[in-house]
Formats: sequence, C-alpha cells, structure tokens
Amino acid sequence: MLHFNEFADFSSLSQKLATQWLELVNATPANSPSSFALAGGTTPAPVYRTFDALFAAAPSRRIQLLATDERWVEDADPQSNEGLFRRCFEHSSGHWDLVSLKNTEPTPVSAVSDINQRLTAQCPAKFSAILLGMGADGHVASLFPNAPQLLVNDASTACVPAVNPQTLQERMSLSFARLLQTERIWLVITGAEKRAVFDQAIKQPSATSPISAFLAAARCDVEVFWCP
Ligand SMILES: O=C1O[C@H](COP(=O)(O)O)[C@@H](O)[C@H](O)[C@H]1O
Repeated sequence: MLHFNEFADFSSLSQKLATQWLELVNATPANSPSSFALAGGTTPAPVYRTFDALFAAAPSRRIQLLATDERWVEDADPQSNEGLFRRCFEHSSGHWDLVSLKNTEPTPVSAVSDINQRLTAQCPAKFSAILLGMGADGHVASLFPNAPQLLVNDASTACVPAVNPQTLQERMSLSFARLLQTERIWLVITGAEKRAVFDQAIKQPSATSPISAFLAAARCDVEVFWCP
C-alpha cells in the first residue's frame, strides 16, 4: 500500500518521520534489534539530525544502520554517505552500529564479494525499514536508469558495484533484491521536479526507471514523505 504524506516544509517532514522512526525502534522487542538502511545524498540530513536528538534523549535499544549505497571515497570526504551518518548521528553514537558498505579494496568491484558476505552475516533477513532517497533522474540508492545492476534481482546478491553515469564516481549499492527485503519503505523527496518524476513512475511504470521498478516490486507499505 502506498501512502503519500505532504508537508509544508522539511522541518515538519523531519519531525514526523523521526518521531515515527523512534516509535518503531521502541516497539521492537529488545531481543531483535532493528536495522535501518538509509539513503545518503543531500536530502535526508535534517531527518537524521532530528532522529539523533530524539534517540539520544531516550535510547531504549541499540539499532543497526547501514547505507543504501556508498561512494568509494574516504569517510572524511564530504561525498561519503557513511561519513554523513557519523556526523548526523553523533549524539546517539553509542547506541547504533554501522555495517559498512566499504573496505580497504581499491574498487567496489574488487570489494563486492567481501561486502556481500559481511551483509549476509551481519544484517537480518529483512530490514525494519529502508529510508530511500531519489535522484531527479529517478535513481534510488546507486541503481541508475538503464544500469545493468537494476536487473540483479537475486536474493543471494546483497550488494552490487555501480558507477554514477554523470560523474563516473564508483559506488557500492545495496542490490535491488536486498532493498526489497524490508518491512517498510520510507521515500523522502522534495521539490516539484522530483514530485513529477515520482508521479510519472506511478502513472507509467517502466522497468528502466529505478524508482518505478522498485515501487512496482515493493511487497510492503511504502510511505512517501514530500514537501515543496
Ligand atoms: O547518489 C545518491 O543520490 C540519491 C539522491 O540524492 P539527493 O542528493 O538528490 O538527495 C540518494 O538517495 C543516494 O543515497 C545517493 O547516494
């Protein structure tokens, strides 16, 4: 089921989603810690900072975090999604564990087998939620339009090497199949341009548009959080 939530601004969007996220963490039995795959990029930082403040004030559980995708750069690089998490979740840092999509290999291609094993060993079969962003070209995680990685829909492949077609930056992305293994999906988008891409993805499903293919394949509740 798809639910569309519209907000006047990003601050109210962040407050609503972060509160919902904390309620989910608190509702999870203590013996099965919750696990969240999170988008990087420029959009979701205020949601993360709001959740961090709430969670740090009342840390009832340890949680697991991982990126939906990571750029093959150092953590300190402003482009790093995992670096973004370390900055945004700094007040609650004692209460979450990061499963990294990176290792010391020179490229995602040479790292993929090791990271795939790590994800299989350390993550639950289903994420509690994934918080997904979307590029204006309709990409989700680092699954870009027309990329062959979009076709990797086999449950034993948790991650895939990818390349941003615009910048040629190398990345590691959760696979299409792994992203779908989740109890719920939160899609966070802003602005008229992304709204139009989203509306089109729903109206005219397309196998070459990652957001469209992903929404068509989702088998759980999808909540969209949008503001202008
Ligand atoms: O490359 C990426 O892009 C998407 C969207 O990013 P945004 O900057 O437009 O918010 C993001 O969800 C993904 O995790 C990221 O690595």
